[in-house]
Amino acid sequence: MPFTAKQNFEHEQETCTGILLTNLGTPDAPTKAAVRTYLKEFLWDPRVVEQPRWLWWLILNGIILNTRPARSAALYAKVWSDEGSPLLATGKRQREKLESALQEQIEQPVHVELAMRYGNPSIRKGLEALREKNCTRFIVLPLYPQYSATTSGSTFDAVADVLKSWRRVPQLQFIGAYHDAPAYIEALAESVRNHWQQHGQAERLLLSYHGIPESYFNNGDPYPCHCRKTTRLLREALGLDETRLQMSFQSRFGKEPWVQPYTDETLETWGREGVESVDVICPGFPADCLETIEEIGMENRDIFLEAGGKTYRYIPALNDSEPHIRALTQVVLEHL
Ligand SMILES: C=CC1=C(C)c2cc3[nH]c(cc4nc(cc5[nH]c(cc1n2)c(C)c5CCC(=O)O)C(CCC(=O)O)=C4C)c(C)c3C=C
Ligand SMILES: [Fe+2]
Ligand SMILES: [Fe+2]
Repeated sequence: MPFTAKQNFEHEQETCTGILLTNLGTPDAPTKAAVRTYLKEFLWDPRVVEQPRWLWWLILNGIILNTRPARSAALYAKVWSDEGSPLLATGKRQREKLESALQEQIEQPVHVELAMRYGNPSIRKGLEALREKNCTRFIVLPLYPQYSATTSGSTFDAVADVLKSWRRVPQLQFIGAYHDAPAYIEALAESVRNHWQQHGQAERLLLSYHGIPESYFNNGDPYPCHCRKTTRLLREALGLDETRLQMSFQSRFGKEPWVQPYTDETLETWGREGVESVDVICPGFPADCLETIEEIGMENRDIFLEAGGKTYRYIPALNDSEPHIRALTQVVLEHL
């Protein structure tokens, strides 16, 4: 146990602030078995798929987990590097840099742990590591700038699930969104400007966000509104109009309608309409991963070029860049 405070003693060990930096998660390996284990946990989360449990159990175990793992494993193999999954490798660097940057700003000791909502390293391990370091004040920072029940909300569930068995519940701050944080918008704008400087500016800039089912939005999930606000703020920062900078939603899953416009259809239409060059950025993904490297960097590139487009450039995620770490530091400091 971390605390050995005996009765009649008011004195406690020196305490510290613990930051739990979280992301979605990723399989342990780009293999069918590992992807199956990962998808089984992910897709059984009632925040992610809201269908009646019995019906979804049958579809998930009868169809999806028998077909999708092989297909997804092949895609993961395309993006896997010597360091493993890009999402996890970048997460480790983000953790280290954020801890150093925060330690420069705060006098009290501060620890940052990285955790994944699904798979490893788990949220339980991350919270326990902070407790072992005598942290009594916790800040949970899910790397989802735009709030959705499917992501930030689900991360909250996982944190609460662990803490409900603790005798001493820490002082807790949960950062549900930072879609309009000035430092985040500025980091995005700086990344776009640097990209233009190096490669030139395309006719259009597309901001592609991960989608959610349309029914979730109709039932009150603010996610698309957060995406729209990030888009407006970035448009203002870059001084572009509503034709030159547009937004869309990617990665739809299943048969029901998701929030629109869809990224693949938008790029296909642009290619057919004679737009020759596009830059694509994914502001909702703070680390490059399968959905950006493969889906946006490869699949959607082919869609645009096959529809008649000539130049397609993907602007990398903010990852562990200096402006991004500065932005995350700022977001945390505002919650201290
Ligand atoms: C089933 C429905 C899904 C919802 C709703 C959903 C929302 C959502 N996801 C992200 C971020 C990421 N998703 C990633 C992968 C991924 N997403 C889904 C499904 C839903 N996502 C699946 C099945 C997968 C796995 C890959 C596949 O089989 O296609 C990832 C990448 C992980 C990696 O390892 O690289 C991220 C990140 C957000 C932000 C979001 C809602 C706002
Ligand atoms: Fe997803
Ligand atoms: Fe995808």
